[in-house]
Amino acid sequence: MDKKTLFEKIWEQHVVVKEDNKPNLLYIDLHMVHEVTSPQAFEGLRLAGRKVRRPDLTFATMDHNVPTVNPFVIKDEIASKQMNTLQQNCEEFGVTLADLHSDEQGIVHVIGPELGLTLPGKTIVCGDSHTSTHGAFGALAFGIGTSEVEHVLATQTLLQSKPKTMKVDFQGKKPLGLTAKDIILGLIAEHGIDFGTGYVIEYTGEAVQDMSMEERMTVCNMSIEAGARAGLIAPDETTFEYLKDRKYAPKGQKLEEALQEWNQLKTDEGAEYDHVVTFDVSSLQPQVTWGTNPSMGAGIHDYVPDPEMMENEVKKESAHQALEYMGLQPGIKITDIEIDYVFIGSCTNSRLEDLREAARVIEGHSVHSQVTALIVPGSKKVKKEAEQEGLHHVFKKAGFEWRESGCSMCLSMNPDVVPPGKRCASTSNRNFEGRQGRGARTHLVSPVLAAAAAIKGRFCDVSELASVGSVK
Ligand SMILES: CC(C)[C@H](C(=O)O)[C@@H](O)C(=O)O
Ligand code: SF4
Repeated sequence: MDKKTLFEKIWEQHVVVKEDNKPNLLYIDLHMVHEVTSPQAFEGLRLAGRKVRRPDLTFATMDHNVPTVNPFVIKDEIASKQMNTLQQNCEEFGVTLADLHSDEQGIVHVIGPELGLTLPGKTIVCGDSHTSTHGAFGALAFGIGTSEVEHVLATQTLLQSKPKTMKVDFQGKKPLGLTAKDIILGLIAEHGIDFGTGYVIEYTGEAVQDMSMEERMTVCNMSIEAGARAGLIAPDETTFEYLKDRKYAPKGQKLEEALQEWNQLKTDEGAEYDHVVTFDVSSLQPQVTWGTNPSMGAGIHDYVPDPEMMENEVKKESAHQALEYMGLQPGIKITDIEIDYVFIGSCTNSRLEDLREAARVIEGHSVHSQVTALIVPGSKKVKKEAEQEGLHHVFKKAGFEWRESGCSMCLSMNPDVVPPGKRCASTSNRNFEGRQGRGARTHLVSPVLAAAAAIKGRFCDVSELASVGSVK
């Protein structure tokens, strides 16, 4: 029998039409929709007089534009138009929408998993690059453009060229206190922002098996920052346990049947990948980016590098430019970088577990007087659960702002913007020029380091804080 990778199994189960030297036509099991990339797609349907082919496989939410102080007061005209348009489109085309009144509203990549819409073996698309997040469940999930959103709305299928397969094997045991965010940032720092181009990455190794679903989502989320089409992790007991009792996940007899299928969703022993990368996590330090792409990163105990020491002219030039934009001198200690803002949120790190980790660091401390610090839960459900645990008291007492759910300061599409020249420790996934606001300087970190930075007013290892709850 043919040995297959996990990716190949899911792909082959979804091919509807296959012609030589042409993209395959794939069946799509779940289409997530948000307000930014859907208006023209629905408009296209309307103009063509078409319906949404499978409203029951389509689920919409509002996230990018949502103001997080009072979500109902939307001053920006474009934002307000996009949100109203989504509301009207969903009503007209019969698509379920988690709007601002719904308990299910939140960042599209946070709500899919928590509602049990994201399931192993599914093909999942969304007009959003971080759709790769859902790969943590062993689903083949990737971002699509607006014209493709229209195609999926109309046909529930998508034309796709078959990507190549890559295994990223994490070797060694994750050191105590190191987070999934550090692992994915460390991987990208070592291999660059395009080593995944043209591939679907499957993450394997003990470190991945030991991860919670939240941690796996953080890793898969940033696959796109390595250039990959998607990230995948084979489903296992951790996955099944997470999905138990989720609203849309199968239950009873259906679950039994699903489990039989899900248990097959792993790469066969001896199956070959087009490329294999190994990455040792056992001596990795907590990571901080110093530049303007996610690969420009260093360990917390390291220094901002000297561009002149870099191996080629292209790297030298881009590092010079990055340091200029970031207002940093080569050779300074990462722990000497002072910050003005802290943002704990985004589809990379805004789930309950991320907030618990942050709270553990923050408890008993106060936000530094020079720092503005925000905690933005990824969904209403995360917010509610965090409040049931009393985490909001810890945050507020320390001086953090406790906001409503949305994409918030991850990108400057709503009122949460970092002012020009200000420096932000952010748990999000992108740090290019202007990402958090014009002239804003972004340092990507884990929720643990972001929380510690909020307290010290500069980057620091948690061991520098006098008292911190016990680490995992
Ligand atoms: C607005 C949207 C198209 C975009 C994306 O696709 O990723 C956003 O979510 C982002 O993170 O930059
Ligand atoms: S949280 Fe950030 S990365 Fe995620 S979908 Fe929203 S804008 Fe994109």
